[in-house]
Amino acid sequence: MFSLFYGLWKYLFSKTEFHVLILGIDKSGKTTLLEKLKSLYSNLEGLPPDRIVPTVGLNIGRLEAAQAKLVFWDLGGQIGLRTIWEKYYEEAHAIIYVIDAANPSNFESSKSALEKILRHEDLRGAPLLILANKQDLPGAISAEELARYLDLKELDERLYMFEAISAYDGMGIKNSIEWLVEVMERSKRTETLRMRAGAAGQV
Ligand SMILES: Nc1nc2c(ncn2[C@@H]2O[C@H](COP(=O)(O)OP(=O)(O)OP(=O)(O)O)[C@@H](O)[C@H]2O)c(=O)[nH]1
Ligand SMILES: [Mg+2]
Repeated sequence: MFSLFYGLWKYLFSKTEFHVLILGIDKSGKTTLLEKLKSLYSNLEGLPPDRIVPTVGLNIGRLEAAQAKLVFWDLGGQIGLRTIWEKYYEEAHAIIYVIDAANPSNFESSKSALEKILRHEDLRGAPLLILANKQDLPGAISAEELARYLDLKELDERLYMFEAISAYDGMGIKNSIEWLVEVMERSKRTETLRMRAGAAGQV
């Protein structure tokens, strides 16, 4: 009996740990963003950009931000590595999709990789934060221009936001994370994942 009440108590009052998947094609700036998040939200000094190499495996960042526990999963974006992305979909509370806003020659492949993500059943209802990264570079397009360019059709029922950021100087990042935490806290998907974890005794 006690364990039943304890399980219920934990289910109701424990802080959810949100899993946030950082996706985007190679060189869009995912790992640089993750390292910037570490310096913004912890007392860890994130790796400086010149020490960051293309990702082949998985980088993990555990942080507390906007009064929430967040686990970021940063995966490699090279074309041959994108098949790994979907292994993480089921457990993700939300997606951050990073685009190099200063490199128009990559927009088309960024768009098609994102459309594929949006069509995937395992990500149904996952909130989506689309970041127009590298705003510190001249010629970077704004979040509004990027939204117009991408012209996404599959966003109907999804909570989403476009934001202009720079993973170098930190512009726009805190704003984006605050929005993400707020929508994850009220998304139906979070409720579904929480119930599933509760049923498996992992709350
Ligand atoms: N100017 C500028 N360069 C950036 C920014 N973010 C990342 N970069 C640069 O873009 C390049 C790619 O950055 P990464 O963080 O390795 O990109 P990634 O998306 O993790 O790449 P993969 O791991 O291969 O998928 C590096 O040279 C970074 O220094 C930014 O905000 N501004
Ligand atoms: Mg990387």
